[in-house]
Amino acid sequence: MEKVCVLGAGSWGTALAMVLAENGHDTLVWTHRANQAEEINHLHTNKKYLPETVLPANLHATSDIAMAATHAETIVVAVPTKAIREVCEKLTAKLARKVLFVHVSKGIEPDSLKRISEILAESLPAENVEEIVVLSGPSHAEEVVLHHPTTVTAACANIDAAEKVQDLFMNQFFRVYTNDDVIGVEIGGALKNVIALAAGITDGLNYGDNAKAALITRGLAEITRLGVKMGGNPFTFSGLTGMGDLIVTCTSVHSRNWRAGNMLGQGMKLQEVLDQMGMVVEGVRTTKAAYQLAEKYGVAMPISTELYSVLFNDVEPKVAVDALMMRMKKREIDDMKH
Ligand SMILES: NC(=O)C1=CN([C@@H]2O[C@H](COP(=O)(O)OP(=O)(O)OC[C@H]3O[C@@H](n4cnc5c(N)ncnc54)[C@H](OP(=O)(O)O)[C@@H]3O)[C@@H](O)[C@H]2O)C=CC1
Ligand SMILES: O=C(CO)COP(=O)(O)O
Repeated sequence: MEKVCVLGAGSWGTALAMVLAENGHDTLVWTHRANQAEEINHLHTNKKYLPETVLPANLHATSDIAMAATHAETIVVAVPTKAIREVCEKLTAKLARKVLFVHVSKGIEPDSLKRISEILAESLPAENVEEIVVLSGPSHAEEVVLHHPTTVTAACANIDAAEKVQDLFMNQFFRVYTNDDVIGVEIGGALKNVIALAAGITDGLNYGDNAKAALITRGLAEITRLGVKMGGNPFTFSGLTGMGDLIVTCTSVHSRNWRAGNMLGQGMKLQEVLDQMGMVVEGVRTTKAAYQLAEKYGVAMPISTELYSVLFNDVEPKVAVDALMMRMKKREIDDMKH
């Protein structure tokens, strides 16, 4: 039994805390809202994010960052990408030991173009960081809490650290693989949200399954092109954190990115959609980062580029799809290389 703290009591932080608690670990989830900690501790629920779920009695919550920082040898960072720097700042003042950090967030920071492990490495005191492991894969929180079979990957260049995280989370419902390709895993997990927004848009336009398959396939091609250029292992992108997560996010009503895209495709404006979602839609900020990365690395990313025009330049979704369909003709496989 280990002591683990999960930062963030949203859908994913709560679901993973449940996995850890059910695995017998001494699990504390930190939330920045005291009333949410009270609900979890007294009612064993988190109605805002997982309304149907009864949480394990041995899952405890706190809104005290000092308690969160000192509770455990392992800290799981489960807040949206946008919040990571702020949460690290609060944490840093209270850290008192070396900690194994696991991040489960999926995004890339616009402008800095940093991956989450890079943000953590520069935001946390080196003397308090044993390792940073990424946990990612096709894993909707709503299905994890129902014990539906789920597979994810723990990634770290230090495979011993990845295996430690594998052992913390693995059980008969939650199967964890390891991978030493942090870049590939983080790029895949972040960029699949961009393609999922696009897939929601084509569904919102009632363009059907052929269009969805085209987006998933060509989306994986552009994610792989960029990911390999950034140093990822090409095989990672055909794995759980690439193709696997792309499929589960583009084809599921559980996906906030797909749902947001679906509303955009039906004609709603972005701000209206985000106001209505009530949960993070990581793909919006990541689309901006993807657009900037395509420019920086000189990599063709047509789906991300057209989605950027829809989200930030008021281009109509139908016009963006037409632009994708009418691009210069290409040889399929050669196009995968650059
Ligand atoms: N949901 C899922 O199925 C999965 C999600 N992920 C990833 O996990 C990450 C977290 O997403 P998820 O839990 O789904 O998001 P949710 O929107 O469900 O929850 C986000 C949580 O973060 C909290 N939060 C937001 N801003 C801050 C802040 N500045 N300081 C402290 N807490 C903050 C929210 O608090 P508040 O309620 O007050 O807003 C909320 O508790 C994302 O990167 C996502 O891509 C990965 C795999 C699966
Ligand atoms: O990452 C996820 C599933 O693997 C959750 O996707 P959404 O953020 O689109 O809900």
